[in-house]
Amino acid sequence: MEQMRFIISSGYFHIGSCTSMSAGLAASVSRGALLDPPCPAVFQHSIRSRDMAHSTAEETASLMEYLEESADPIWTIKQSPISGRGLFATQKIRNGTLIFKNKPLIIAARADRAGDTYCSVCYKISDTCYNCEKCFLLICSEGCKSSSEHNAECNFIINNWKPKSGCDKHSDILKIMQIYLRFLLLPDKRKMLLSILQKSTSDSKIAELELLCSRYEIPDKHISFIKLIHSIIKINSFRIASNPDNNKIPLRGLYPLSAFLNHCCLPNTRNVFDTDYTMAVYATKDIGIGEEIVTCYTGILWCTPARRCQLYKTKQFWCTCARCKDNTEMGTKLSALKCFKKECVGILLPMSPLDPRAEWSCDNCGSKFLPEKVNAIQSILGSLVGSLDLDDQFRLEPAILARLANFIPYTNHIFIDLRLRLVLKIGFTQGLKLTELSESRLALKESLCRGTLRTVAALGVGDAHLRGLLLYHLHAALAERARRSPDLYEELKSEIESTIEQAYYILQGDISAPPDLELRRRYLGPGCDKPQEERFFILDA
Ligand SMILES: C[S@@+](CC[C@H](N)C(=O)[O-])C[C@H]1O[C@@H](n2cnc3c(N)ncnc32)[C@H](O)[C@@H]1O
Repeated sequence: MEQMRFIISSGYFHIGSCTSMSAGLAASVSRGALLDPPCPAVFQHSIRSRDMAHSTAEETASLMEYLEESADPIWTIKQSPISGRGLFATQKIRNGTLIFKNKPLIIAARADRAGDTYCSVCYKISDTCYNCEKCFLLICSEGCKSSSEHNAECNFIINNWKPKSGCDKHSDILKIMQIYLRFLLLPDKRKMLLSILQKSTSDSKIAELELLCSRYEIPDKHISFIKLIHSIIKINSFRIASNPDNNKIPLRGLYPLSAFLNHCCLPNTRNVFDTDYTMAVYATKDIGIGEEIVTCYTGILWCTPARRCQLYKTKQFWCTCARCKDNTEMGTKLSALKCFKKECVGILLPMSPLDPRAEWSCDNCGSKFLPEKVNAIQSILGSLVGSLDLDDQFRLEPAILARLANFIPYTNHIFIDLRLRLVLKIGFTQGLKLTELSESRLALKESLCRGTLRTVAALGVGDAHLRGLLLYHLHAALAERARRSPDLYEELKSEIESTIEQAYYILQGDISAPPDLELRRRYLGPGCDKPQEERFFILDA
């Protein structure tokens, strides 16, 4: 499900406002969740939960037919103690096992990117895209224009949606509505699948529909169908991983089986997206027979107030999982602030993390502070860090970091975010490639990877996607060190091999996996019998 953090300006969590994620936190997102309108001020569960038993046999059969599942799936859908229906293991599932795959029913640009200039067929971002002269959707080439996908959408628009006089046909509205257009074009057999999915009962206005209706004559039956789709994608669509190198607009998709995955802040699965946008769900730890199979709709490294508020805003529920209940977040102290009392060396943690109105108290002097004050400080600091330009990361004045450290301990998610952003940048930015790094920068990359891996391990989220990414970066730093100093090779060899092997095992097959993952594993992973110099040719290349 698409998502964003509930954050003030570019910063962090505050109930009531949202912005896009920083690169670091984005990397920690378990690809899911929705970009949605601000939450109402009331705390209430407003989602209708449906039991699978309420689905007709025909609907259930259409899901099984869609999945092309083998006779004996290792999951079943049933009533969940978490909420509504969920997916459950029908047998013991070992870490790393593929639990299921499903193709998207529909894909389209993420709501927050639908206004960008990209081809409505191949999703390539390009300023040279032009409007189809018949329907005015954007396309990048004659090939895309003559594709069957474009023809179907173009014909639908010109035959059904008549522009009102004075309508600006070049506006973004058709791009924004493309996701609905695609649902409208689904064959009836596929539309049937929609009836088994949970719908949001929130009846907030659909701004894009109002805009569409102000520009085009839209038949009533399309308006009601669009409203239904809106209530479904809000709850059920997933953020699809993207490859930053392929210059395509980030996408979201509706996956009929993944839509039954409930959320837990300590998930036992990771999502892997293939180049054809098939979503595969793998176990990230052993799952017992009868245990619920869960995913995380937010970033794994977000702190509890941020995750809970985001879930409330986008999915209309307050999470009450074990991590949310534990004010130390499994000992990671991701939410902790330094005590506001001068000279006190304690840290502030929420007294009752499930209650956003509860006070925070110091573990040293016992002072109590209102959550508003804590949130305001986290927001300001988050904004500050979010606005730092990491292209120039080594000029991150120590003064800024020192000032930050006056308010937040190094365990705080703001520091973790910064670490993650640096890990992803150092060695992988133009002018700062691995081979160009100074010894100290290489050492910094290695220590940032190790520190963040420790946080991920403490959370107990197993072989999450983020762990794979961090292992890949740790491997890259270690391998670069060994390339520079061949004498160190024997000492580093086993870790160089094990990190790339584990990273490969976690990231393989994912559209966002680093392009040299496979090559590194072949030459620098275990079992390569080539001499040392040859193994490192891959790094010289
Ligand atoms: C993608 S659906 C998950 C399947 C859903 N339970 C069903 O019966 O179809 C997402 C919705 O499930 C519910 N949900 C998922 N995880 C939850 C959790 N941890 N606590 C409360 N509700 C949850 C929320 O209503 C959420 O909007």
